[in-house]
Parts: sequence; C-alpha cells; structure tokens
Amino acid sequence: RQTRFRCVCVILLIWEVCIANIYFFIYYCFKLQTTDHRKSHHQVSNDVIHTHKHHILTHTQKMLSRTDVASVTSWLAPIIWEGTFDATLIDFIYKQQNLTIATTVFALGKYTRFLKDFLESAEQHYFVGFRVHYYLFTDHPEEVPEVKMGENHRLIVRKVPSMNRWQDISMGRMEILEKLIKNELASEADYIFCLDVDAKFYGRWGVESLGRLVGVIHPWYFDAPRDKFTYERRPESQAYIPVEEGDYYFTGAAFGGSLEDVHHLTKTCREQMNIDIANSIEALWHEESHLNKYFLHNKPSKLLSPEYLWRDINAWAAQIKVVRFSHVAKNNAEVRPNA
Ligand SMILES: CC(=O)N[C@H]1[C@@H](OP(=O)(O)OP(=O)(O)OC[C@H]2O[C@@H](n3ccc(=O)[nH]c3=O)[C@H](O)[C@@H]2O)O[C@H](CO)[C@H](O)[C@@H]1O
Ligand SMILES: [Mn+2]
Repeated sequence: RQTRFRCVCVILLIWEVCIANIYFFIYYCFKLQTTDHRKSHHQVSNDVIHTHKHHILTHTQKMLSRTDVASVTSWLAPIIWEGTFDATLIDFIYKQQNLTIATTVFALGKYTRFLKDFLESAEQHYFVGFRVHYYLFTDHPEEVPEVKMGENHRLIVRKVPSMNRWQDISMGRMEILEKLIKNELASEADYIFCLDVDAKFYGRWGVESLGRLVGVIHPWYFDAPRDKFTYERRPESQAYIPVEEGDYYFTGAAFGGSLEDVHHLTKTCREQMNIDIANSIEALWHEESHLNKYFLHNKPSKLLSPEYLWRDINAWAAQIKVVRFSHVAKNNAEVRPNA
C-alpha cells in the first residue's frame, strides 16, 4: 500500500511539474509578445513625431515587384513602374525633407492653348502636398489662364521672345533652362523637372520620381530593340550614337534631377547644339537627340517608365498599369508656327 501511495505521489508531482511548465510557457510567450510590441513602438516614436507611423513603417515589409518589366538598369538605377514603390511610405520619407521642386514649361505661339489642361491636371496629380514652383515661359503672358494653385504651389510667368521654327523653340529650352538654374534657382529649389506643355496628368506623379539625374523612357520605344531607336546616326552631328551603342531611348518631353546635374545636362546639350549649328547640321530629333547622347555618357540615376510620359491616354500596352502623364493629340501642322 505504501508503495502504491508513493507511486501516486510521484505521478502527482510529475503532473504538477508539467502544469507549472505549461503555465510558465504561456506566461513567457505572452511576455515576449508584449515586450516586442513595446520595443517596436518605442523605436518608432524615437524616429517620428506622428502617431500612425508604426503602421506606415511596417509597409516596408510588403513585397513590391514586377515580373513583366525590368525595374532596375544594368548600372543599378531603379526604373519606376506602378507596383515597384509604396506611395505612402515614400511620401512620408520625403515629407521630412521640406523640398521645393521647380518645374519648367514652355508655351509659345499657339501652345498656350495647352496650358489650362496642363496646369489644372497638374494641380490634381503633380507633387500634391509638396512645394512646387512652376516657371512658365511664354511669348503671350496675357494668354496664361487663371488656374487655382494648391497649397505650396506657385506659378511664375516669364516672357520670352517669339520664334519662327518649332524646332528652335524646342531646342531653345536648353539654354533658357541653363540660365534659369544658374541665375535663379540655387536658393529656390532642390530638384527640377522640365516638361512638355502639350500633355496632361491623369495619375500621381510624386516624390518617387526624384533623383540626381532622371530620364523618362520614350513611350514609342520602351519595348523596341536598340536598332530601332531613333538616335542621331550621322557622325557629323555631336548627337551621334553608333548602332551598337545606347541603353534606352529617352524622351525630350520630360527630364529632371538635382539642380547641379540638370544644369550640367542643359549646358552640355546647349553647347553641343551650337557646335551642330556651326557645322550646319541639326540632329534628327533636335534636343532629344542630344539628350540621348548626354544620357549615354552620363547615366541617369533613376529612370521613369513610360507611365510618366505616355503617347496618348487611349493608347494601350499591357505593361502600363497607370497613365500618369500623357501627350494630348494635336494637329502639328495647325499648332506649330512652321509645319
Ligand atoms: C512623337 C514625336 O514626334 N515627338 C517628338 C517631338 O515632340 P512633340 O511633337 O511633342 O514636340 P512639341 O511640338 O510638343 O514641342 C516641344 C515643346 O516645345 C514647346 N513649343 C513647341 C512649339 C511651339 O510652337 N510652341 C511651344 O511652346 C512646347 O513646350 C512643346 O511641348 O519633338 C520633340 C523635340 O524635338 C521630340 O523629338 C519628340 O520625340
Ligand atoms: Mn510635346
């Protein structure tokens, strides 16, 4: 009987040890969870003053990728497509830097007709919530429409002389930009974008586009083989690119970056175009040809997909999930000073 009693005691003891272990295990797990929680909250409140930041910072854990398009170049510059960035997170990061984005636009001759749609749509989609100073160059300041600017957005109008050739207007932008950056922008802005006016915004164009030197892949050639790119192929031009060279074909209708880098870009293109004029040659696609030559030797640090300059809002391509900025249809012969 005594042995039976001992046996029962031992079993009871083992049972209690087990129960105690289970209790201890549950308590330990719970404690671990709460301390972890407190720790991450603490880290966040060290970094930021806002209250929702814990939620925002955890977005980094989301997998962002596209498998149908390349999102990085061979020199490790990101290519920005819808689905490769977290807009909330990237806005939050840049918000703390108090940036100003200078944005230049030219509207000479009949091109003032594009201003209303350009500016109104920009106010809905372009760097909303960030400081933007538009510099508008026109030969008809009286035709600039009244557009209500959002908070922190300003429109500065500059008069420039009229020109007889649309090619000269388009190419002449480089010199005007070069001077604007050198003489005025140093203490006024952090980044600059130079955009065509015959275009309209349909979706977000925000801080994801900012970088030291930013090129936009031309909407007609993003999917084309290199030998189809319309680079300048005559060796007599300074814009010449041999057939076996070149990475992407960039549009002349949108580019940007830091003031220093864009100043160097505009200065170089202006100088190269002047050499071409002296040699009586005009590059096939004007300043766009020179821009492509520049990007061959000065690789952009960031590339924007054709979402950032699409052909026309109605054109379709499987890779384009969002049209952010798009050329509007225009009758070149009717709108340009020379056909
Ligand atoms: C589809 C196509 O062929 N695109 C080419 C064409 O673009 P685009 O047909 O888009 O050139 P464009 O007529 O828009 O001219 C460029 C910009 O110059 C300004 N502007 C031009 C003319 C004028 O009378 N008033 C005025 O203000 C305006 O800001 C305009 O957005 O030419 C560019 C410059 O060479 C590039 O080569 C483009 O690849
Ligand atoms: Mn255009």
